Amino acid sequence: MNYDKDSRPNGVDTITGEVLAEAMPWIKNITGKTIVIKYGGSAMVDEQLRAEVMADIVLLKIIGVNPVIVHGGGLAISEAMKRFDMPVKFIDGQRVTTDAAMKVVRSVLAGQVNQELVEAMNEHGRVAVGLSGADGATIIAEQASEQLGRVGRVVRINSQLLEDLVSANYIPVLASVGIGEEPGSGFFNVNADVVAGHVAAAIGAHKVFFLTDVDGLYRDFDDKSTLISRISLDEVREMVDKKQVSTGMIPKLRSCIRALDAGVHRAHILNGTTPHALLLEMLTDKGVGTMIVPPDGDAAFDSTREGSFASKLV
Ligand SMILES: Nc1ncnc2c1ncn2[C@@H]1O[C@H](COP(=O)(O)OP(=O)(O)O)[C@@H](O)[C@H]1O
Ligand SMILES: CC(=O)N[C@@H](CCC(=O)OP(=O)(O)O)C(=O)O
Repeated sequence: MNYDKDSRPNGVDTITGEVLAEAMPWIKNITGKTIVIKYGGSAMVDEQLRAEVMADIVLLKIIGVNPVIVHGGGLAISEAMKRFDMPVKFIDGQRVTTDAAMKVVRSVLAGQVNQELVEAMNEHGRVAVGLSGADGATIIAEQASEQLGRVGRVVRINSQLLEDLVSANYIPVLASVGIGEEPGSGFFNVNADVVAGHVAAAIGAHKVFFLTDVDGLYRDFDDKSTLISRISLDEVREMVDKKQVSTGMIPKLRSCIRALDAGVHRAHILNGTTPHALLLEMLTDKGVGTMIVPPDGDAAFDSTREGSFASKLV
């Protein structure tokens, strides 16, 4: 065929080809590894976008990555509580959760959001299995404070069920509902960022990704030119200690610190409302979000965000 390089068929451009080619060393690096993806309620803006994120996760599974999903659904919980005329109140980013509100949290997170994510993934094959922290006693929690009611702090993650599902080639989808250690101690509402950090640490994940509604971590949230592409763990600790971040970014960064301290190689914060952000963050040299790097991060990754590292992997 007489093929003109500058007018490719079907409008597919050279850039698409370059991006696909650039993905090769990253795919090579991540295949066979387990990663944790935390999908926040604020990123679940509409059904179409959510379906695209789930499709991207299935794509990762197809290329040999083992994703474990931890999800929130804070906005959906607030909407449901309002429908039941329940007061919606947060203290330091944690929802005040009465016994009655806990029933709503369970039905929204484990019943509604969880099953919608599972359904969206299973359109592409029977890969996803939904569970809450009560299943297999995966998330053991205890009351965080009297004031917050049924809000739980993580005592321990029993990771066996998650690991068994990964071994059997499923994608576990975990709702952030915890269960008390003692029989009959009931359910706890646990912040999903906190669960993701604990799960990544417990299963020895290679990387952890937080999909939220901002492009990443800003040095100064009011100045959108200060988006950070790459940052050291020590700097992140300093930002948290000096209270340079607020609201939902605090539990996210604390969870990144917990995961990296436990040996996870990288933590990433990215915009789950940007189409295919997860693929771009994972499989391109520059990425699109914020990557947090531990001090003794392995050298094979160290040219990321400064150019291609293909040559280091072949
Ligand atoms: N320095 C910062 N950089 C980025 N986001 C920040 C920063 N400080 C505070 N935030 C807030 O953190 C929010 C993300 O957390 P949250 O609303 O809990 O999302 P999710 O539902 O994804 O967990 C952002 O929408 C933003 O308002
Ligand atoms: C204790 C606490 O606040 N729990 C959260 C759990 C859901 C969550 O974390 O959802 P996002 O990831 O969307 O924020 C809540 O009730 O909203």
